[in-house]
Amino acid sequence: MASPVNVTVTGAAGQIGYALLFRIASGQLLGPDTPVNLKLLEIEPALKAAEGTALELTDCAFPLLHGIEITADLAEGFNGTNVALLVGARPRTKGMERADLLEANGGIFKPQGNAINDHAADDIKVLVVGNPANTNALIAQAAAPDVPKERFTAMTRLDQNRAYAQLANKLAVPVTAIKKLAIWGNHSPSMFPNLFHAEVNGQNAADAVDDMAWYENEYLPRVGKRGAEIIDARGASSAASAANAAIDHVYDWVNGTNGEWVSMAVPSDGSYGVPEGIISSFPVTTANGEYEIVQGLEINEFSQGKIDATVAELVGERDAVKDLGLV
Ligand SMILES: NC(=O)C1=CN([C@@H]2O[C@H](COP(=O)(O)OP(=O)(O)OC[C@H]3O[C@@H](n4cnc5c(N)ncnc54)[C@H](O)[C@@H]3O)[C@@H](O)[C@H]2O)C=CC1
Ligand SMILES: O=C([O-])CC(=O)C(=O)O
Repeated sequence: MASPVNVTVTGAAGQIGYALLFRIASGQLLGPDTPVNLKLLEIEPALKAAEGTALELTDCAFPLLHGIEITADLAEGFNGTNVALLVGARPRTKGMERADLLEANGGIFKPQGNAINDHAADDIKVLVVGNPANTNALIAQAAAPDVPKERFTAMTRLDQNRAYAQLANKLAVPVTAIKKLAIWGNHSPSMFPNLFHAEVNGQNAADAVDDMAWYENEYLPRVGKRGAEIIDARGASSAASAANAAIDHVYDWVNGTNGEWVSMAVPSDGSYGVPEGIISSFPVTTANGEYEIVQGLEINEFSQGKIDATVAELVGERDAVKDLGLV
């Protein structure tokens, strides 16, 4: 059996953490042959709750779980880390301006980026889940100059999974009938789920839907605002589905997609006119632990407008954190 992989989860005592840790320990993050050491990174006041979760993890007697560490110390939390799931973040509270939110998250993701830079393993892969995820990833990346930039990614897989489910429901097909349905841009209501390259049982998805009014006025807002719909219904934000998407993201990054497309927010290389360096969602394929942005797609006028809008939002966030000296 392979040697254990060190997986750090920040915000481990939160609700996504609770939905995520057991699945990682059972082998769903990296595969059934890869043992894991879990490193739970929390703030001091939440350490006791994280310890409680660790007791339960122990009680599952997972064969792949080789060790659990719990800490509030960044150097310890990222020491030798191969995969970091940055989940803990500062939520927006009432009366908080966007700049305040970005600054508060800068206070979390900058020191975490520094610690990843100084202590993580050479093959570190980072997934940022905590919102605003794309820009938090940019902050952490900027604070880790020795780590290759492409190792910092943010999560739009939940958006992709939502997009698959809503399209499958509309067309009364199983989700497995759908392929190449990717999210472009920011993890925010401005995101763009692109039906023009997607396929349903081999047919173009936009043609299969054949209803631009539904696409624009129902589908896009439904997928884009699904997070708010869940908060309204549950009284709490998506947790199990977010954890599920984090598992999907990392599993596919590590194990390869065999040519299938998945959505990842990754540093732009300038593809499709998305400014270089912005952490934006694209369709990607993965192989040998690396991803590649799908190239050569024709972007129609409708899609270009949507992509331009969500990318403009990301550029605005990047400029705001630049003004704060965070990137
Ligand atoms: N990208 C995506 O698709 C999604 C992102 N999210 C985001 O994920 C984040 C976490 O969500 P929940 O687990 O529901 O929140 P939660 O509030 O239940 O848990 C957050 C945890 O992070 C911890 N934390 C705060 N600052 C920390 C720090 N500096 N270091 C380590 N831990 C820290 C808190 O103590 C808390 O235990 C939120 O920002 C949420 O908006 C949620 C759903 C989907
Ligand atoms: O808004 C939130 O905190 C939750 C979120 O990102 C989502 O469910 O997509």
